[in-house]
Amino acid sequence: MSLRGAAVRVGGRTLWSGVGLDVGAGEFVAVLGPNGVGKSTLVKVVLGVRQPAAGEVRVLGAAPGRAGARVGYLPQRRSFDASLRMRGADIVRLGWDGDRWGLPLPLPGRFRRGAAAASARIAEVIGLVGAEGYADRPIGQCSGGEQQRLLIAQALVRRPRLLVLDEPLDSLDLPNQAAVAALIGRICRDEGVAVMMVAHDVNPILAHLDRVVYLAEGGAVTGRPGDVITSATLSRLYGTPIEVLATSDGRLVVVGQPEAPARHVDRHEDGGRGAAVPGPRDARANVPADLAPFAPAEPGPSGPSGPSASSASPAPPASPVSEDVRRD
Ligand SMILES: Nc1ncnc2c1ncn2[C@@H]1O[C@H](COP(=O)(O)OP(=O)(O)OP(=O)(O)O)[C@@H](O)[C@H]1O
Repeated sequence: MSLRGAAVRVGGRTLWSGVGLDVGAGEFVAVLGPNGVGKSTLVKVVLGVRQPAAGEVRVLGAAPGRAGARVGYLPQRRSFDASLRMRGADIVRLGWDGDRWGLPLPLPGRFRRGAAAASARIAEVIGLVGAEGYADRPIGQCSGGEQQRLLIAQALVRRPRLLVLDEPLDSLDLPNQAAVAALIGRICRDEGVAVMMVAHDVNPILAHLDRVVYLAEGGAVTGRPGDVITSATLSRLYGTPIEVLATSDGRLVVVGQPEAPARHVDRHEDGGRGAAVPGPRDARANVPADLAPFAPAEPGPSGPSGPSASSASPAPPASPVSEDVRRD
């Protein structure tokens, strides 16, 4: 994947510009920055659902949106309703054939072989993410970390060469963040999959990263984490004094990073509506309309609090302490 001088405009304003980035096979890149800066919009540009206002974007040798199943996508987190009866393995299967409609028919010979290949691949990715122990359990009864592993398996099932993950660690506890980060790092290295991950906290993935893209209103900095996440670089990017502190256990704490711009409105709102639990055929009902083609497995809202409560909340008041610090 490559971006050259890319810029994006939303609602008449430029979110970011001058973004240059290369992600090769087996490389792991994080997209960082405060709420509302345009991280998910960068994902949309890479998926081809939003056009850049300037610059060039290429994904797997073609314009964004042309790579089909060679791009795996995990949307921003939505948990499953506890009463949802679909098994974890069924959720993974939606990544294989969730975009097809109609009742399954009795299959003649050569199609049966295709079905056997699908089942074998589904079992393989379930093994890859270590979900064998709970893949037959209803997804609503799996823990947040287990659900996330199954969703990663779903995104991997069609053997993508690029995996795009929007805050996959959000709302997981620290041990699960570390475990899922390690899993993604392993998939990236062992399977040679390029990974672009949006993250609020770089620490769980720091050890696995090749590069980071730090977005700010108007601009961006790309480079190795040690070069970008520094007081000097981030202060320059945000035009305000920012301090990056390293704790004794190797974590980075960013102090003074600007918070959400006041005009940030949540664009995931559309995805959170609807009280009924749709069946597999309605799996995309709760995904923002513009990302629906990439997200076959969203079989239900998350209950009373709705999907991704943090992103649905109003922006917190400006604070001198970064998201990373407050979460801990
Ligand atoms: N379709 C749209 N129309 C108008 N504004 C939009 C649209 N989509 C996104 N925005 C705005 O663009 C900005 C960037 O949104 P985006 O979701 O990319 O930010 P983000 O960095 O991913 O935020 P968060 O960390 O909260 O998930 C926000 O201010 C958002 O309200």
